[in-house]
Amino acid sequence: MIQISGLTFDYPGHRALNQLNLSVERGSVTALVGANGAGKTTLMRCIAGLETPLSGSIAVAGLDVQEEPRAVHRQMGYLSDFFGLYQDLTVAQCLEYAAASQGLAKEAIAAAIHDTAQRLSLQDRLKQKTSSLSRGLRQRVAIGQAIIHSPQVLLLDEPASGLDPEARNELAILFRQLQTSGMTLLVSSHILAELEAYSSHMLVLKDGKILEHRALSNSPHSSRALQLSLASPNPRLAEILAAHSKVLLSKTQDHHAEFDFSGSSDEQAQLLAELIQAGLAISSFGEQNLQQAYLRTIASKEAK
Ligand SMILES: Nc1ncnc2c1ncn2[C@@H]1O[C@H](COP(=O)(O)OP(=O)(O)OP(=O)(O)O)[C@@H](O)[C@H]1O
Repeated sequence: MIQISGLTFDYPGHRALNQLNLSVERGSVTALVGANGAGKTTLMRCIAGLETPLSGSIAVAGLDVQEEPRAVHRQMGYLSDFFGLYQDLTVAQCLEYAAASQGLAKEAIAAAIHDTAQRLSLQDRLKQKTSSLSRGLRQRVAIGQAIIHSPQVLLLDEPASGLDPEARNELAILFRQLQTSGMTLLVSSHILAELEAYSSHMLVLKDGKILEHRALSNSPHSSRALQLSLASPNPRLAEILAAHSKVLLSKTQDHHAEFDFSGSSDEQAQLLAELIQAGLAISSFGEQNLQQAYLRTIASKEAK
């Protein structure tokens, strides 16, 4: 859905993106992660056609972002990390304005406002001015503005920053619904536990380069990143695991191991049974969370 080739972007005196190549699958939800200054916002702004790269190309739904920005914008919603809402407009007026500026036909606008308000549970707020809304509700209005034209691709830069856990959870549910409806999402955040709730892929940026781009276990095609801890150390842990054909070890100590497992859930259960049978005193066994996977990537890989 998004194809990026050889993308390089410079701010005066600073290379923010360096020769990025990337392909984002249709219908995926990609968690865009990386330290402050890694280039996440710049990448989103380039995909949204808001910045002109030094070199390289970006295509969204088969359309070149530089050559056909307006056509791309019809397929895309973008929520910037610092968004503003018109304080004196009601929620309905904000959505109407967004619909009109996205070029929706006059007769389609009322239905678009109705559908979007329903999707975001804003039906009861339509007549309320945005200045009187809580931060969580304002965030939802901003997302509503970004999806009013039913885009195929949605870019969200730090959508959950400043939200309380309940509002974050509501956003996670919304993003899953948008994905189910066929939308492709690219979401940046520093809160990995939140991204984990709905992401199918993880894209790690470091110093303007891609450190890793891979499917997470939510994705049907992926291998799982598993970890295992022992109640008492066993020097044969690595050897026993490595003997299994679907295990790819990434880190082992006498009492702990992290590895990718390419088998099914049944095969994972079988692996656990075999390890117990081999005499390992297993105290925990399961999937690594996104934070652990991210930290592992940062620790183990040099930028490509
Ligand atoms: N307008 C600008 N002029 C010069 N340098 C900039 C400008 N905007 C960003 N940068 C630099 O480009 C790099 C990438 O910035 P970017 O905002 O894309 O990172 P980020 O990953 O989104 O960071 P954060 O997590 O803090 O939002 C940083 O080193 C930043 O200081």
